[in-house]
Amino acid sequence: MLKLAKYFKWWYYPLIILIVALIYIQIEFDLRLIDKVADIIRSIGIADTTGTPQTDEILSIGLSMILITLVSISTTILASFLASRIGANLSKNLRKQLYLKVDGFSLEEINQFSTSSLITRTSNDIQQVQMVMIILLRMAITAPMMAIRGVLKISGLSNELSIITAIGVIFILTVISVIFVFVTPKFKVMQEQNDELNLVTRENLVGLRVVRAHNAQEIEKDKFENINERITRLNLFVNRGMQLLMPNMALAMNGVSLAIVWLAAVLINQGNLGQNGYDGIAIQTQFTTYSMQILISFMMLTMLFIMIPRGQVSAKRIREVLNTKTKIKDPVNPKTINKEEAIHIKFEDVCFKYPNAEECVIENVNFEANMGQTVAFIGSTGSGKSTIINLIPRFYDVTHGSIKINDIDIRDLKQTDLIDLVGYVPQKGMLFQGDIQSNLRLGNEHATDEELLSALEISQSKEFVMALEDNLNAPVSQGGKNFSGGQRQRLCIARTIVKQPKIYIFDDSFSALDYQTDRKLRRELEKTTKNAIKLIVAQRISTILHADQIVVLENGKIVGKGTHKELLKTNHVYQEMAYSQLSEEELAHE
Ligand SMILES: Nc1ncnc2c1ncn2[C@@H]1O[C@H](COP(=O)(O)OP(=O)(O)OP(=O)(O)O)[C@@H](O)[C@H]1O
Repeated sequence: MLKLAKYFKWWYYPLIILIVALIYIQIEFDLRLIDKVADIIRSIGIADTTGTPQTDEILSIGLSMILITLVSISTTILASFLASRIGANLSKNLRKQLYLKVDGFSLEEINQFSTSSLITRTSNDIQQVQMVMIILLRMAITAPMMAIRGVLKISGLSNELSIITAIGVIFILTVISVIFVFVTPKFKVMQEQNDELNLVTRENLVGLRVVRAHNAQEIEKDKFENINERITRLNLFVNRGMQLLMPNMALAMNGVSLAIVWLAAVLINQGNLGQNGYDGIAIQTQFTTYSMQILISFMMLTMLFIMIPRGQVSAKRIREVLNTKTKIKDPVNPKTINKEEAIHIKFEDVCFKYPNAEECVIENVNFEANMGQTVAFIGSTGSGKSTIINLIPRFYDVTHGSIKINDIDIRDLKQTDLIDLVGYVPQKGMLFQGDIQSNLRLGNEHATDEELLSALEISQSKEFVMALEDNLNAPVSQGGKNFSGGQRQRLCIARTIVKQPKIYIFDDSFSALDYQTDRKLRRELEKTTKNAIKLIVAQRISTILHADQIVVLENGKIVGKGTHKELLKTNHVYQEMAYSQLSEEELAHE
């Protein structure tokens, strides 16, 4: 927990000092209240022994007690308010830091933690830290102060009664230590199970249609029930353990009260407590209340030892993310590419191994492309097509070899400069909640409406967008779920065209389009991308027939390179794919 202090803002510290002062005032006033009760008993004693009514004295004590209570309540409220403010601000700050950190993660770091765990860490773990922080600010200051002041107050009053209080403290410490030993290790498991629950729920919700289509509700239900059952059992265990605290606490407090009253009565009878009977009762009243305060403060202290590990588990999980070094970094002395220069990209002997994988999934990949050219990648599933193009925007860094743009290694460019050059259209059309124009302007916020309409035209989306009631302002729901797969793909292509990148990357982005739209779209695209390079991953040969260069992949290796005509003559892997997809007539025609 303390290691999170580096995320504290400067103004927490004066507020913490203020909280300490307020708590000190509160404790002093609370103790004074106890003394006032004793004073009232003594006044009654004077009235009884002298026969002089002490009404005025008792009323004035009562009035001062009301004032003391008001001060105590105000300081308690103010201290709680300040502690909550610090706790809430710390959690806001941590959430922001986590968001920014995760935003800069490469796919490697995201996979290392998993999306569901990152969500739990940003929500539930931060909530735990906030809760523990508030408890810390209140209890960690109150408990020792109250215990010390309580012990100082009772010391010297009566040794016999002090022994009873000490027995009560030892009893509470023992009970809490037992709970501590059994319950605390479960907190880490609880957070891990929260991750798992998040994962199962997310997977089920995201894949709802697939689950229904396969009648797999029972399988998903079993998975959910399994984790739900485990979480419930663990929660029951932890809560039952914690619940043991209250009855034992009541036992200790009532037992100590009873023992003090009994022993005080014996001592008063023997004339060994106070100067007279009333003074003895006053001391007994003070003693009982001080003892309760001491017991409560020890309970608070030991409770802290249970709560802190809970916060520590969450704090550690948060720090793990915050301390993760992003593997993909900006260079110390970045180079720049002149945007006016003709673009050129070159893969030199590129090999790539996924993190934790044994072998490279792509090996010795060499190719280059010049401005205006289209390079297509084709191969069976899992042959490494997407992996190759994912290396260009540096979703991952190459394991060996290099990727150069205009003879500059992309690792020598600032990531923002590199991303400015690249327009990436993913396989799965991904839109964001908002409206069409906000989605299209994602990569170029200053694009004019004319530019948006032109991009819609090229991507063959204009017709269906114009048919919508609000055209460019038509709403887009989360993930673009209110559009068909093909419409989403076309809008994603339009978004990339609006960006006007120098390198277009299409990762199987034409797969949901019908042949005719696919053909029209590529023809229009060709006209407007003369200054750019297009890299296209495709499953359909018809999509890449006219590429300047087709790279044929098999098991991560290049097994053929050339134009459609060249490959059709010389490359048997390509021939097999071509003949399985197109008729002899279509092939002859092309
Ligand atoms: N994140 C990952 N971690 C580990 N291995 C991966 C990861 N992503 C892909 N792979 C592996 O890398 C290989 C190449 O995958 P890739 O997605 O590049 O193939 P692809 O040719 O694009 O396939 P498809 O046409 O099916 O999309 C596959 O064997 C796959 O199992």
